[in-house]
Amino acid sequence: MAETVSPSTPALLASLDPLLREWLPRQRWFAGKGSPVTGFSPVAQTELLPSDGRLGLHHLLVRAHQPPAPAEAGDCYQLLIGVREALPPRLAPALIGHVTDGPLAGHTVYDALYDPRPAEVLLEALRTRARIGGLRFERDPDREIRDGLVARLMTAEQSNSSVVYGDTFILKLLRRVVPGVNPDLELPLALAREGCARVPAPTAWLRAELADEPAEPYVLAVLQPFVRGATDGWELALRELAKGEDFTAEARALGRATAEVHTALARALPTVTLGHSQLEPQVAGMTERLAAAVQAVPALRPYEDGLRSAYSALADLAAEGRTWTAQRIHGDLHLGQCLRAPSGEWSLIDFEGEPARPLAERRMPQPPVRDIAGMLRSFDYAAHSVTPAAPGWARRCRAAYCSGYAEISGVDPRTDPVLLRAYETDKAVYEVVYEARHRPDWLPVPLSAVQRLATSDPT
Ligand SMILES: Nc1ncnc2c1ncn2[C@@H]1O[C@H](COP(=O)(O)OP(=O)(O)O)[C@@H](O)[C@H]1O
Ligand SMILES: O=P(O)(O)O[C@H]1O[C@H](CO)[C@@H](O[C@H]2O[C@H](CO)[C@@H](O)[C@H](O)[C@H]2O)[C@H](O)[C@H]1O
Repeated sequence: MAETVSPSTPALLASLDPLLREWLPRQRWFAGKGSPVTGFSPVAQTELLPSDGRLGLHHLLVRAHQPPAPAEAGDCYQLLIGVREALPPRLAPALIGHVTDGPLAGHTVYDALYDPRPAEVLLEALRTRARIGGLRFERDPDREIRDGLVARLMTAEQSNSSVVYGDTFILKLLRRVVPGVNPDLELPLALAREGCARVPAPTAWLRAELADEPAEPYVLAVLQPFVRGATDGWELALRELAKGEDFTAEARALGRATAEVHTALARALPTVTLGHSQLEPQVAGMTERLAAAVQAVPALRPYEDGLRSAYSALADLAAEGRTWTAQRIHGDLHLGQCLRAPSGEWSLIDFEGEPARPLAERRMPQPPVRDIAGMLRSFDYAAHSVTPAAPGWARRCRAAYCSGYAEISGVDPRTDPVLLRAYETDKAVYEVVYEARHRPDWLPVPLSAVQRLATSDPT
C-alpha cells in the first residue's frame, strides 16, 4: 500500500508554487488579469483527505502576490487541490501539474472540483456539519441533505465554481474570497426567513474561522436547491427574439419577481432615506465613472455632456428636497441572473453584487432602481445583439417589466424618470467600458443606449 503523505502548509505551498503561478492566471475566475503572479503566501491549509497514493485532498486559502501591489494586499483565492499518483484521462482538464520537489514529489496535483469523489467529500461534510481545522461546514437544521448524491462540475463560464449534486443541490464555491458577511449567503438567508420563494434558500454553507487571522470569518461556499431544467433569462430572451416571439408575459413576470424580492428585502433588512447629502456622493461617483469612461473609450465623447445631464438632473431634484428610500438590493441584476423553471416560475440567483466592488460597498443600502435599471438594460442588450436590432421588442419588454414591478410593489419605476435615467446611464456607461475591454464587437450595443440616454429619453 502506498505511503500516506500529509505535508505541512509551507511544504505543500512550496511544492505547488511554480505550478500555481502558471495555472491560476489561466482560470476564468482569476480576478487579477493583467499582472503576473510572482508567488503566494498561505492564509490557511486544511487536509480533507490524506494523500495515500490514490487520492489526497487539500483545502487551501492562498494570497497571490502581484507586484507592484504589496504581498499582503494580494487577492485571497480558495483552491481545492487533489493529489494523485497519476491523473485518469477524464480529469485531464483539471491538471495543475506534476510535483517535482518536496513531500508530494512524483504526484500529480489537479483542481479537485472536477473529480466527483472529492466534491462529494464537501457535500458529506456539509451534511454532517463537520468542523475540520478552521473550516466550519454548516447547515440549516430544518433542511435535509440526502447522502449518496453524485457530483458534477458545472462547465459554464463563471466568476466562481459550481458543483451540482444529483440535480438536487448546487454548491457555489467562491473563488476570490474576503473576510466578512457575504451577500450571496446573507441575502438569500434573509429572503428565506421572510418566506420569499423567488430565491433558492441556502441549505448549507461553508465558513472559515482562522485562529491567527484578526479578520472576520470568510464565507467560502453556499449550497442551494438546484432548479431542475431551468433556462436563464438571457438564453430564453434570445430564443424568443430569434423566433420573433413576444416576451412581454415573461418580462412582466420578471418585474413581479424583482418586486417580490425587493419587498421582502425591505422588510428583512434596514432601509435608509436618501436626501441631498446622501445622494451627493452617489452622483459624484456616477460623474467620476463617466469621466474615466470617456478617457478609456473616446467613442463616448460626443455624448458626454448629454450623459452628465442625467446626473445633474438627479442632483437638482435632491437639492430641491426630494428624498428616496434605499434598501438592500441584488446589486448586479440582469437577465442572466434569472432562472425560469419548467413550471414557469422565476428565481433570482447570484446575490454577490458586482464582484469588483469592495464588500462594504456591496452591502450598502441602495435605491432599488439600480436593479431595475440593470434589467431594463438587459432587455435592450438582447434586442440589440440580434440582426436586425429589435428596439420595439425591447420597449415592449421594458414597459411590461415596469408594469409587473408596479403590480407587486405599488411603485412604477417610470413615475420617477429622472432617477431611472441616471441609474440606467450609469449602467450603460459601465457596459461601454466593459465591452471595449472584453468584447469590442459588442460595443455598439451599449453605445446605442448611450445615444438614447444622452438625449434624456429614459424609455
Ligand atoms: N439554484 C440553481 N439552480 C440551477 N442552476 C443554478 C442555480 N444557481 C446557479 N445556477 C447556474 O449556475 C450558474 C452560475 O451561478 P452564479 O450564482 O451566477 O455563479 P457565479 O457567481 O460564479 O457567476 C448560473 O448561470 C446558473 O446557470
Ligand atoms: O460576468 P459578470 O456577471 O461579472 O458580468 C459581466 O459580463 C456580462 C456579460 O457576460 C455583462 O453583461 C452585459 O451583457 C449581458 C449579455 O451578455 C446582458 O444581459 C447584461 O445586461 C449586460 O450588462 C456585465 O455588464 C459584466 O459586468
